[in-house]
Amino acid sequence: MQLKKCCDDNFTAHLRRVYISSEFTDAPSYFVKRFNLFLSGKTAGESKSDMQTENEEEEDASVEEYVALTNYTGSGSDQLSFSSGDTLLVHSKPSSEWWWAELKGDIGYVPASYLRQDAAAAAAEEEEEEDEDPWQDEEYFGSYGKLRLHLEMLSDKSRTEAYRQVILSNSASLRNKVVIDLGCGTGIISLFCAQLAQPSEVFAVEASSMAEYTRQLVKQNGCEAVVTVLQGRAEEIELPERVDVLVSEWMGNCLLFEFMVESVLVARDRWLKEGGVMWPSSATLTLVPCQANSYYAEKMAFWEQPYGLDFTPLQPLAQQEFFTKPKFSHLIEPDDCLTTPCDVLCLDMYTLQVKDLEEIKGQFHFCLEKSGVFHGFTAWFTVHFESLETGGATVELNTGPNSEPTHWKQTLFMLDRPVSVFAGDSISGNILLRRNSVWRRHMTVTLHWSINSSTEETDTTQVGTKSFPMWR
Ligand SMILES: C[S@@+](CC[C@H](N)C(=O)[O-])C[C@H]1O[C@@H](n2cnc3c(N)ncnc32)[C@H](O)[C@@H]1O
Repeated sequence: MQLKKCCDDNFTAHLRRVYISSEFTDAPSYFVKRFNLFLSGKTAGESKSDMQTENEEEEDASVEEYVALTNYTGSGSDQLSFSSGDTLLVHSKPSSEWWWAELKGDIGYVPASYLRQDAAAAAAEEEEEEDEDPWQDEEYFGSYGKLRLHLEMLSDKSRTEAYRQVILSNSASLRNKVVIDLGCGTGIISLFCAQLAQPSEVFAVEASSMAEYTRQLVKQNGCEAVVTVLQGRAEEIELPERVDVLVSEWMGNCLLFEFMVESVLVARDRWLKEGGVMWPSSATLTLVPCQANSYYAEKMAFWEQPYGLDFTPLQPLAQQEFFTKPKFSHLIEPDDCLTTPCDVLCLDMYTLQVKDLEEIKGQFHFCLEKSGVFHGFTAWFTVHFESLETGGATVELNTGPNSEPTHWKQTLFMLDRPVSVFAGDSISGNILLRRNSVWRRHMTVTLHWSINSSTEETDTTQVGTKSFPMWR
């Protein structure tokens, strides 16, 4: 339970990229003991006699059987390799992605996403999870009921000014239109509409308790004749009429995290008039292979010689602790991009369906423009707001390294091991965003890549794959 709570804390902490704590800080002593075992280099068999503690029975009871969904080749001596169909004994789950497991007497880390519980155990777990809200609305709307996230968003000038610009540059077309501002927060977009254009009505919908203050802000700014604040989940509220424009700021880390976009799509299908306008109108996710020298030095190379001592046995642990999940709030220097970025996903907000969100795939092919160290991939998003004015320009909110930094910054996906690459090499592959089937605001990003060397006489190809949970 402690671990679960810890994950939940991480979830809300990562909303809008605010990082708070490590997953391990709250680990129960059982897991800590298992970590010590790992560090001592003992196998499960050897450890058995050492572990004749008063807790032994309790520990044995917590060992769970899992079946491998697919083959896995462990990297390094601390990871187990296994084949599809193997039954593994999972001793502990120190993080949501890496578990400590046993197979035929060998023990090591295994990636959790490659395993499934046998049917009986899964049913028991499902029953346990049934009571929990897969949307985590209490934590989610709880965070938006406080000022911290709103302060962060409103302080983000690039973001907020982009919405202001959309309203201002379309003010003539917005005249006498009905607008829904979905997830209005403090009401900033609704207030822009009321003050910069002349819509007939703005429905400002907000599920969190912030809505009570938003009503005051609307009044305080003299906009109550136009803006009506409705407190409730967008999926459930009733409006007196359909709307001409649906505007929303729904984007999360790596575009989709939080999956607020689902609420937008549901509201679109319920309330947008035929031919109505969606703002944003489209969204793209962009990827680039990159260097991350200082992050690598800080988290991994550090262990090579701290205070003149060899701490390299800690590097596998560092890899699991720091590189398993993506690094939110990374600010990539344009110079660290190994080549020109590539758009890997493009969502059309008019045609996108809720069911499409379960699995979204994209492809990439990069030809490296410079030599360097390939540490990972950096991702960011851009959204576009179509113009309603004849000949009007599309407004763009770009969260990439060549634009003003936003509060989302960028998301870094570190490889387990850096690879030296050369100008002319190519990196191609695909990206898969798989939504968590239980925890609906979370997803796993899987990257497959192959590096083709241009410098070898015989063509060499290195392939890799890595899954990054965000956050479960
Ligand atoms: C990213 S914030 C944007 C707030 C505001 N529009 C702004 O730009 O500052 C998203 C807001 O949408 C609200 N929200 C998320 N999902 C919602 C839903 N299904 N129904 C109503 N409000 C929702 C959140 O509580 C949060 O205040």
